[in-house]
Amino acid sequence: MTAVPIPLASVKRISLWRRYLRRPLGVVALAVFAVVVVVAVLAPWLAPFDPNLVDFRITRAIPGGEHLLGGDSAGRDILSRLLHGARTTLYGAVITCAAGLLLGVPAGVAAGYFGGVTDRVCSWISDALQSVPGMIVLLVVAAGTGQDFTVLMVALGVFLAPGYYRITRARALAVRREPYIDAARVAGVTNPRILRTHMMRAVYAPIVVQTALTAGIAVGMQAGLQFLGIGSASTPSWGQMMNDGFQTMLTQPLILLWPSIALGVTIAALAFIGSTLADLVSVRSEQPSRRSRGVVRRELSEATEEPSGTHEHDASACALRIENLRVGYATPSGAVKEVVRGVSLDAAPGEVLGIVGESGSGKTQTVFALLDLLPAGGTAVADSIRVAGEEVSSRTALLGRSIGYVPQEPMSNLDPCYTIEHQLVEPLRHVQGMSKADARARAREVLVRVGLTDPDRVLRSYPHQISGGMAQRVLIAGAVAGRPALLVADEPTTALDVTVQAEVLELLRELQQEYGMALVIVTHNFGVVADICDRVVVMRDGRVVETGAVEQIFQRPADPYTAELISASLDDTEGRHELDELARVGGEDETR
Ligand SMILES: Nc1ncnc2c1ncn2[C@@H]1O[C@H](COP(=O)(O)OP(=O)(O)OP(=O)(O)O)[C@@H](O)[C@H]1O
Repeated sequence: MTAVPIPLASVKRISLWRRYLRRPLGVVALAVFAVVVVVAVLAPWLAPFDPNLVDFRITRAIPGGEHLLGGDSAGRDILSRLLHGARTTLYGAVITCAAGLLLGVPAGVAAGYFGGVTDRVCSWISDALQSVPGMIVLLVVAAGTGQDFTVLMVALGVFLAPGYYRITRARALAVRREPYIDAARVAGVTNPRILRTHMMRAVYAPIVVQTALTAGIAVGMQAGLQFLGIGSASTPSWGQMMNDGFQTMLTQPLILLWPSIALGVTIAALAFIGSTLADLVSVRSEQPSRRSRGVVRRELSEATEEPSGTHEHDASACALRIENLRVGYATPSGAVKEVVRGVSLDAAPGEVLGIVGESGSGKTQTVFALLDLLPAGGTAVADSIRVAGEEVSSRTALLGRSIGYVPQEPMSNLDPCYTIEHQLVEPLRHVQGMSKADARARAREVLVRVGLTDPDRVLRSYPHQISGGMAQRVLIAGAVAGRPALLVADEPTTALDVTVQAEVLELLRELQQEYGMALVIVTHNFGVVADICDRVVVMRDGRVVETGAVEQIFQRPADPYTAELISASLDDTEGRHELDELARVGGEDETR
């Protein structure tokens, strides 16, 4: 099989229904439940006898003849009562779920969206409902309403509403913080409309899952109540039948067996439907199966597309050498989406290699594969990856030793719960095996080296107490503290303001020269390439378009795409030297 790269646009969104049908367990559960529904609907026509017809000749009769499942202790046909019992069971489950939905979902959405008093009041009611012993209240309701089955099922729904409330509130809270909700409000969209459109849409999937699970709980609890004798004696139900069977369990176990099977199978079917739906709508985080990872790996390994990119240096002399790297993800349709398609590159010690390309060209996936940091579902294969001249199968063990990494978002890469000291010292102690005092001294030394003038205060600080620029310096300090042979920086200046960007780039260049490291810097900006890189790899659609020395790429780009990127990057913005020049000229003008 050949791994064919699938353009994003061609990766179809597959409906929930079609994805559901690919789950064998879910399909079996759904088929079983469908049978229960059909039986419930057609019970009056399917049942061979009136479920309440008493014929003493078949009292506790064994299965056979006209009475396929025999007779119960009151002389009624068990099969007919079982079929009509399905009707009662489903009716009760529908009423319960409807009551839970109508109470829990609007309250959950409103609490999550509006917060404040609404949230406090709704949460208080939900907590109160959960702390009340539901079964006792249901018995009281049954006594007070003359055992009206519908009222009882509504009351059960009220007790199950907190399940809906919690799940919708959590989802609404998460969605409420999304920028598109703020954007909608700023655009003048009214709250009711936001609730109806954005919020309801966001909570829809968890509600479907919750309904399947609630229906299972409702069926079980309903049977429990009927088993206790609650409900009209003239309405056949599985719980009632179980009660009857329980009395004669030792002499006629089959009377108990039939309703138990019906109940068990229905509850199991609902549980499996809920569980399958939960997987599909990612209410639970879905981990790629070993099988799908194996399929991706096989497809990537069998890809026939020629590798792209070149090597400049001798393999044993390289700080980094990647040969034919491929990264792929399994898509819901089962096809493999290849996002890095045969990338080859290298960097010598002391060299700065820029990986440049437009958004989505595969730059980050390339370095994530190198760092063993691919997100769940991502699989990488390569003919060879060498770090500091050595072939490596897993790079994780090299992180902090031979490989340092400077990420894109400084703030989100520092743990807000720990001081900077803890976050710098702990890796040095565990990775480099330093004593606490040595690790602290080294951390202090690198903080000074990266330009932080008050290292003791920085060490004592928590991430929120320092600026973004300082946080990036801290991360650079952490990355170089172990004196790695290779420093990988993924868009290290994107999250910083313009003045700090230039300083950080200069710092990286200085450190790279001082420690003799290879620096691989990912950027979409040719200005950054011009500033600090020696060589550049241009990527597009997961492949290397061209590789070359910076001067050569700038002066004679071999590929029109590179020329386009350069002009797009440099057209509207002044380079650092131009900015310096402008500032100098401006200063001179002012002096005059
Ligand atoms: N977790 C993922 N699952 C599936 N595809 C992914 C995943 N992460 C990234 N991709 C895809 O991989 C491709 C390359 O992404 P990558 O992040 O490497 O781009 P990039 O060149 O670094 O762009 P940017 O500068 O915008 O980050 C994109 O098409 C992206 O949609």
